[in-house]
Amino acid sequence: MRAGPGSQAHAKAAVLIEALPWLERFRGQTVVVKYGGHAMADETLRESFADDMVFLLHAGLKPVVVHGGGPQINAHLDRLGIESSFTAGLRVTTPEAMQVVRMVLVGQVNRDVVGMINRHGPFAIGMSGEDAHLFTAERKHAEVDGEKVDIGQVGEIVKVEAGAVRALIDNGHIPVVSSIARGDDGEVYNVNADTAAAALAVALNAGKLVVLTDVEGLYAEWPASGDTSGSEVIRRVTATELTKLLPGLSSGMVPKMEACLTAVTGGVAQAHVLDGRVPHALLLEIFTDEGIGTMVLPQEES
Ligand SMILES: Nc1ncnc2c1ncn2[C@@H]1O[C@H](COP(=O)(O)OP(=O)(O)O)[C@@H](O)[C@H]1O
Ligand SMILES: CC(=O)N[C@@H](CCC(=O)OP(=O)(O)O)C(=O)O
Repeated sequence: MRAGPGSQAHAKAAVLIEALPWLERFRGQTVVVKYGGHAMADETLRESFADDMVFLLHAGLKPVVVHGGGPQINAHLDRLGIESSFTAGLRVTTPEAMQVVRMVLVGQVNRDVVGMINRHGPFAIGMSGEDAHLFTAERKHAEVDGEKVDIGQVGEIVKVEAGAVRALIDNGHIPVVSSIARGDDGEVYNVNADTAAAALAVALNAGKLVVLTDVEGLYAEWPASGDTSGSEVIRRVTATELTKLLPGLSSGMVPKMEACLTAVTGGVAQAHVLDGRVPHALLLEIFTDEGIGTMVLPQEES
């Protein structure tokens, strides 16, 4: 038998009604979304990300964006002929590189994300983590083989003053935050965007932290070749299990999984790593029964 228009309408209604318990559960809750530089690669995906943020707002959730922009910073450094390297997943940030990081994140990527969202209306307001003392950081050192290594103006967030972000949320806005911090020492610091998103999620007492990246989630085995065909995505993991897994993880996933752990141990009910290459990944995760990607929970749900 051929599926007629009636069955199509039925399927659409089924999708909408499947969202009801999730709308009831998350209405009024803050959702902090880390939007990674790799997830921004494609124009259509950027549009669908912006659609999702506005959808969440209209559905009664309180979305907040913390964005990265690693690939965009790399491109600009290359154009200027400034060398840049990573140690333990963090950019070694010289004063010269810091100027570029701040310019690209605050002046370019932040503006692009705000502009995309605001095609729908006057919703997004951009800010740097320096604004209103949102993020205060201290100089961070990397650890390589048990030794402390200087990585320049990289910051570790020691204080979050989220009042300005809360005021924007209460006003019905979508705050869009760059991962730059100020220091009490007068310095400006480069903070990994996953880490910044987790710190903000904890400070806002968010219901969810969602990290959008360019892989399906956390693979149980990450092959050096990058061929993931034989590897399974870990669907759910508790804070205790993740603590055991962390030492065995490799570079890109380390700050992401540490961020998820910080979030759930800091009171956020769930943290997720999702594939930002899937259109509307956020809506699929929040409003469907299956969910997607990797979910981190404080403890096993009863
Ligand atoms: N176990 C793992 N599972 C999935 N991805 C992994 C794993 N280990 C390392 N990775 C790498 O981490 C990358 C994501 O981190 P990153 O490149 O910093 O992304 P983003 O720009 O989204 O922050 C993936 O593209 C993948 O290459
Ligand atoms: C200290 C440090 O490494 N900062 C990052 C900040 C941007 C970022 O985290 O961007 P993604 O989320 O796209 O990777 C950097 O300079 O690349």
